[in-house]
Amino acid sequence: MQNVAAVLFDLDGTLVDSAPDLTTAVNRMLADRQRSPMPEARVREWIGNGARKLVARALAGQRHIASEPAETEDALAQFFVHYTDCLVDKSVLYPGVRAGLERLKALGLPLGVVTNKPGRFTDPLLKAMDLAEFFPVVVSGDTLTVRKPDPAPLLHAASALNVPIEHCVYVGDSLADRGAADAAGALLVRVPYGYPGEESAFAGHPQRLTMRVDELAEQINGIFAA
Ligand SMILES: O=C(O)COP(=O)(O)O
Ligand SMILES: [Mg+2]
Repeated sequence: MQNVAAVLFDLDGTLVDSAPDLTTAVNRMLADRQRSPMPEARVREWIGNGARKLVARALAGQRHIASEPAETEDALAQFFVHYTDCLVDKSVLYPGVRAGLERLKALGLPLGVVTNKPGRFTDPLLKAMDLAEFFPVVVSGDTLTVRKPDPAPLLHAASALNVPIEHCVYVGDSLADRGAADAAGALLVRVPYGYPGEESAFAGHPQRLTMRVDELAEQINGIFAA
């Protein structure tokens, strides 16, 4: 039986419920552009593929877009200004996150974050949530030239931690996480909350489901055997 060598985490929708602040920033950007605000429930469906995709989807008013609206670049600059202002107004850790990370750390497991969020937000958010100390490796949406579901960010994190990717557990909430874990060869553990993007995102996938990060910490030693 193989042992877990490291645990990698998605950020938005897995460790931090950031949707309320992302919604505020999206709606301030839309207001700048004389457009109507979007309800948080809609914005939740658009999170998971990075800030640029979020902004493009908000401009289009839908998740599936064939091509990016022409104004995306300008709107993204406005979104960056607003999200910087409201980054940690309402964002909170999901229940069990801190206790779970503490337990995993106590087991001696190296931990990392692999997120599609741009680095200019990832680092201050982790600091503000008092999580930075847990993660010697953080790969953001703009650390490399590609993002999840491309496997490269997960492979990069595993290599930075000096562990084989097949011995890594990746904990995530979305379709992009599923794609990245499968393509990289990491074991996907899914949380049932967060922003899956589409309800069918995990249909038919043999992922492990953990209700909370502190439960995962209890199960981690047997996870490859389960
Ligand atoms: O920026 C996003 O779209 C979401 O980031 P995540 O990869 O941490 O879920
Ligand atoms: Mg996520």
